[in-house]
Amino acid sequence: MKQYEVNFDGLVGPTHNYAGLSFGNVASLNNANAVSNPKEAAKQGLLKMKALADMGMQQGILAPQERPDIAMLRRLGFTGSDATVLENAAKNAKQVFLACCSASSMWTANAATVSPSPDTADGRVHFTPANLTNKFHRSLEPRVTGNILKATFANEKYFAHHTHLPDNDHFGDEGAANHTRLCTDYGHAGLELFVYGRHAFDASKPAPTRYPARQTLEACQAIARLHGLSDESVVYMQQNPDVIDQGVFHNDVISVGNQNVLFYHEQAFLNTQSSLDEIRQKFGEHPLHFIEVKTSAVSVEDAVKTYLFNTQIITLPDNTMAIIAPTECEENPAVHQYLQELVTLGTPIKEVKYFDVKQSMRNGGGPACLRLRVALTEHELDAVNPYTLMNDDQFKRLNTWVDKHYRDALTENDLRDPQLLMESRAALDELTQLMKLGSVYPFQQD
Ligand SMILES: N=C(N)NCCC[C@H](NC(=O)CCC(=O)O)C(=O)O
Repeated sequence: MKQYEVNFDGLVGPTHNYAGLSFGNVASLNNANAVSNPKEAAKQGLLKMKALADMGMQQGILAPQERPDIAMLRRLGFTGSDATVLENAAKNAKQVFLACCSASSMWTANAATVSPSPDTADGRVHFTPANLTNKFHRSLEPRVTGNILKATFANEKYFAHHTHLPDNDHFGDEGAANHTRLCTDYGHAGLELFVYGRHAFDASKPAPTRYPARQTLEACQAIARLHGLSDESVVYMQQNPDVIDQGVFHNDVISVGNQNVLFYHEQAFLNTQSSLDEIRQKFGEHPLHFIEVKTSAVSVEDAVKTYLFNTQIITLPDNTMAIIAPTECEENPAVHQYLQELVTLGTPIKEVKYFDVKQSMRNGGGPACLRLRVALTEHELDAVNPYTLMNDDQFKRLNTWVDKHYRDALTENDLRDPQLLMESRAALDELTQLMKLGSVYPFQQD
């Protein structure tokens, strides 16, 4: 049976903006209050999706969420018409208001953790939406993420959907950004690597001191239990607290894996050698490539600036691997030189393709942040909602939809405009029809 890794990219929402909401994420803080361009952001994302589909990859699309989140503002005590809620929140609780406006659901690497069917006890693909508790603006996402995942993977025979972990910092979970799966082939049982930033119930263990560790060991362990993963198919690794303190807020900013390749910075992990030994032992006798990048070749600072490790490593139909990198990697001499050398090192990675995703990069989201990987067999792929898969027709439809509904400049002040709320709801309502999602948004359920 054929098997695929399908990248489900987040479609950028109509209110994409820069609000400096993510302490510990350097790009987010540096670009606070910059003018965003939602139309360009959505189109950059669609072009990346279409390019991967054109390479012969299976490519999926996950719908964005509704923002401003009026339901949350009401829950926080703002009353009156939607326009009054917006006006009062923007005037009297600006930071809360901005958090409720973030289009951060575009980074679907944080949407959920996914375990493919060969790894799980009941042979189904398991999904747990991330609770994203560490940042208020991201903690608004899991319920609607669950609705969108259920509408995309809507077949209980093949797909199991869990509720997100308890909304508490002890179980802080950032989804697939801290999870990588190694395997010989997508359809064979794999080894799931969970990378955590701290121990929630043991303060004596190492932890960062400057920036927050968003993911806990206990959250990783809960997900492995929920998904029915055996101890032999899981490795828990601690992220190096020093790199979190240098702006590596998710593990996918410092390491990425695909099939039998693990590509990581020398400083990525805390107990690197023992973790790699455990991986080697659990992976078995098959060839495995650990590609370690030394600090002398690329500093952590350059890795964070260029997102060298937030690249997607994909296996092309001819079975070679390519790296999908942001153009920032091409523009940085040390990183560009490293990537030129990498494809000559005799690893499965044979080419690098650069994409302009600058609208997303300015908020700290590279190519890999924009996608959720779902390994599927042929039958499972047939059970996916077909309107969530990228092809020429869907590409055209979605571009036309973006042209019709999106603005090309958005400032903080625009976010309080009731007209923007109406435009966004009209756009999303139409999108749920284009993608045959049903009523996934609170405004459609009232
Ligand atoms: N590494 C991965 N997988 N994802 C990147 C997520 C970026 C996101 N930025 C933001 O939420 C910034 C929003 C703002 O500042 O307006 C975050 O920090 O959670």
